[in-house]
This record gives sequence, C-alpha cells and structure tokens, in this order.
Amino acid sequence: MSPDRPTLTATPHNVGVDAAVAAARRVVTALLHAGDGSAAAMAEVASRLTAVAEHLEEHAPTRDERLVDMWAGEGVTRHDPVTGPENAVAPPLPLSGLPDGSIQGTVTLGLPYQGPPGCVHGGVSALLLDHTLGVANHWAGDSGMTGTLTLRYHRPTPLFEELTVRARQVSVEGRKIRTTGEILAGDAVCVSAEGLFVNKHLPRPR
Ligand SMILES: CCCCCCCCCCCCCCCC(=O)SCCNC(=O)CCNC(=O)[C@H](O)C(C)(C)COP(=O)(O)OP(=O)(O)OC[C@H]1O[C@@H](n2cnc3c(N)ncnc32)[C@H](O)[C@@H]1OP(=O)(O)O
Repeated sequence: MSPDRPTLTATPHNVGVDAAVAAARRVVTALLHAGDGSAAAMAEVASRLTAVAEHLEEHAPTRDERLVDMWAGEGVTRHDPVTGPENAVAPPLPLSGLPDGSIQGTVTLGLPYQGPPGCVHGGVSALLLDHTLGVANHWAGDSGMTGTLTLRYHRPTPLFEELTVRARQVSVEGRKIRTTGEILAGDAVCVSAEGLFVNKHLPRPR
C-alpha cells in the first residue's frame, strides 16, 4: 500500500475462501466462453459443480450466523458485490484514495458483465458507480445510503479493456451528501454519475 494511495478495499488472499472465489469467477467466465456449442462434457461439469455446491452448503454456518460474521471486522469490504474478495459476483474492483480526496480503481470486465455486443451492461456500470460513490463518501468521512443515483451513458463502455472508475464527494448539507463519479476507457468518459446520499445507516446484524 502506498502512503499516497491508501487501499480502501479488502486485499484478496491467495488462499482460503478468496482462492476458491477466484476459481469460481474463472468457472463463470469459462462457462460463458464455452457456451452451448462447447465440446466439453457439460453433464460431467454440472455434476462436479453440483458436488462442490453441496459440499459448501453442508459445511456453511446458518444464514443468521453468517450475517453477523459478515458485518464484523472489516465488514462489507470482504463480501460486497463490487470489491469483495469473498464474492464471486464482484469483478473485483480495488479502490484507493488519492491525495486530492477522490478515490479511483481500475478493472477489466469480461463476458459475465456484457450488455450490448462487446460492451458493459448499463446496470453493471450503475453498480460499480453506486458502490464507488459510496466508498468515496466513507473516505471523505460523511456517508449514507443512496437516495438518488443519476447516470449519463455518454458512449458504450468496452469489455476487455482497462476501465478507470473514480469518484469524489462534492458537498455535505445536513444529512444530504452529493457525490459524483465516472467510468473512463482511456481518457474518454463512458458513464458519469451524480448521487444524492442521505446520512442514514442500518444497524449491523448481531
Ligand atoms: C475509510 C474508507 C473505508 C472504505 C470502507 C468502505 C465501506 C463500505 C462502503 C459501502 C458503499 C456502499 C454503496 C452502496 C450504497 C447502497 O447501495 S445503499 C442501498 C440503496 N439505497 C437504499 O436502499 C435507500 C432506501 N431509502 C431509504 O432508506 C430512505 O428513503 C433514505 C434514502 C435513507 C431517506 O430516508 P430518511 O432518512 O427518512 O430521509 P428524510 O428524513 O425523509 O429526508 C432527509 C432529506 O433527504 C432528502 N431525501 C430523502 N430521500 C431522498 C431520495 N431518495 N433522493 C433524494 N433526496 C432524498 C429529503 O428530501 C430530505 O431533504 P431536506 O428536506 O432535509 O432538504
């Protein structure tokens, strides 16, 4: 971690659940690449994946226990659907703080996130921006829940190219927090976002 750019997201470990989740992401991507015309023995693949799922389910704690555990310690950063190393849905997008108070990260998205041909799904862009704006608020010190998120899709966002996702808190008025952000491909802004967050926090499960 650079002192100029503190890491704001959980760092993945190459062991334990993080390693299993990295493998699961690879499976999701490989299945999409394989498609229905694949020569792979899909019945056998399905059977082996089902066995893995049953093994995990058999050894999992109860849902209530897991919810308490998830929100302890580092909390959301290990399992959220954007940055979390424990969440196979997360691309993942690592985020760092910049000296000017903004935050930024880079990510390359593949087929699981496709909307228009060869491009990122608009809802996926919304997910990345909502979360990144939320982390920018935590980094700035005043945070809350998304009240309104306004997006402008300037140009298609490419798959398979490095994207920069960045955000910054703009103002705090009472409980209302305004935050903006963008997704860029190279220097070109693909999506921009304006968020109105309201300072309210739901209690952690206990
Ligand atoms: C140090 C760094 C470490 C990093 C560490 C990372 C930590 C981890 C980061 C996680 C980052 C997650 C980022 C994802 C964030 C979600 O995904 S949050 C989930 C999506 N959002 C929701 O589910 C919210 C659902 N809505 C609600 O719960 C409530 O409607 C709200 C939005 C909290 C507001 O309710 P309320 O508290 O009753 O607000 P209320 O008193 O009616 O209004 C207060 C003011 O806000 C305004 N307002 C209320 N609602 C709205 C609205 N929807 N739109 C605009 N204005 C509104 C009102 O007009 C009022 O304004 P004034 O009259 O004061 O001028």
